[in-house]
Amino acid sequence: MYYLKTESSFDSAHFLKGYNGKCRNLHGHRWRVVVEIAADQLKDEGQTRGMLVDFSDLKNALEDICDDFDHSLIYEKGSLKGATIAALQAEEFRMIEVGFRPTAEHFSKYFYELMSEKGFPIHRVEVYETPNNLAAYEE
Ligand SMILES: Nc1nc2c(c(=O)[nH]1)N=C([C@H](O)[C@H](O)COP(=O)(O)OP(=O)(O)OP(=O)(O)O)CN2
Ligand SMILES: [Zn+2]
Repeated sequence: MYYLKTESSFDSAHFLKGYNGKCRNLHGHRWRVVVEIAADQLKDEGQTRGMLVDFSDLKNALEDICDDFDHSLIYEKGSLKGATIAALQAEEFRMIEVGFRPTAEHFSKYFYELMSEKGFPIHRVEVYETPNNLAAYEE
């Protein structure tokens, strides 16, 4: 089996609705996303001959996803009052609503699915919320 890894990161704010601790407050992280792909065959022709996937293609695809989140406020659907959302939008803050509680675990599965949809043979995705804390998703 061959394995390739790449990583990217984004800086965003979030909070955990219903969390009994400091993470219930709005705060930020540099989210680090590490993607690993796997396959037992390499490309056998063209400019990617001898490669599993061109590193550039893998890196660019992950960066596109991370760039979408960069410098945004990520919030779970239903976790903010409509008036709060409206006020933040009126300030033209970048807001991204997600359909899951924005934990490292949920993000690892979310990125796994997005990268798989882009056609990469994803093996594992790790999401670091801090340098010491990561969640991973594999199938
Ligand atoms: N299993 C998970 N636990 C927690 C998650 C998560 O995504 N998955 N997320 C949080 C919060 O987002 C929080 O920001 C994490 O903060 P904390 O654990 O306190 O990490 P720090 O390294 O910043 O801790 P310090 O004590 O401030 O050094 C909570 N748990
Ligand atoms: Zn957090």
